Amino acid sequence: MKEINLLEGKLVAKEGMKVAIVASRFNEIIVNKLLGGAVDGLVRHGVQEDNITAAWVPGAFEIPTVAQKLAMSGKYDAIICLGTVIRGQTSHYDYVCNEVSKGIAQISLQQHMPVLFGIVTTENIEQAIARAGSKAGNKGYDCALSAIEMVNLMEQI
Ligand SMILES: Nc1c(NC[C@H](O)[C@H](O)[C@H](O)CO)[nH]c(=O)[nH]c1=O
Ligand SMILES: CC(=O)[C@@H](O)COP(=O)(O)O
Repeated sequence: MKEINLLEGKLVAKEGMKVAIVASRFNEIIVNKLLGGAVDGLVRHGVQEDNITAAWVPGAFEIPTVAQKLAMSGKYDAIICLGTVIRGQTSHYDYVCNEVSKGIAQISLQQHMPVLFGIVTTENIEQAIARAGSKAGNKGYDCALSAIEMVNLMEQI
């Protein structure tokens, strides 16, 4: 078959890659694990520790506000958003999850840069624990590798 032009990002960070992480304090016991996983993934794939910046916000709903300002600063190659939203007794969960996901996607499209969605949205805390470094992996680590891949890919376009 004719060789096609294939674009894909490698999983080794480009020289000097700068990453900002926005993490929400609500359910901090989980989000701390996501943050640790994200930093671990970035460093183990070549990002220098002093090129990683993290900002804490009160809850997931506040993540897009800070992520947008970080993206607009032009100082970072990628933004990683980390949070944990666990369903309660009311529809609050749905509003928070919907607005946070829409907000993060909007920033990525408007700023033409990778803004990773590392918000764990679960029915209960057991599901969140499983996705923050136990049997279902670590969503923060996953986002770190996706950030590196996306930065490398975007540079090829
Ligand atoms: N219930 C959760 C929240 N709620 C708080 C909102 O994110 C927001 O901080 C508040 O409504 C003020 O604007 N946040 C989470 O991150 N996770 C939750 O489970
Ligand atoms: C996701 C939330 O905001 C949730 O924890 C709030 O709980 P509740 O719906 O019981 O007020």
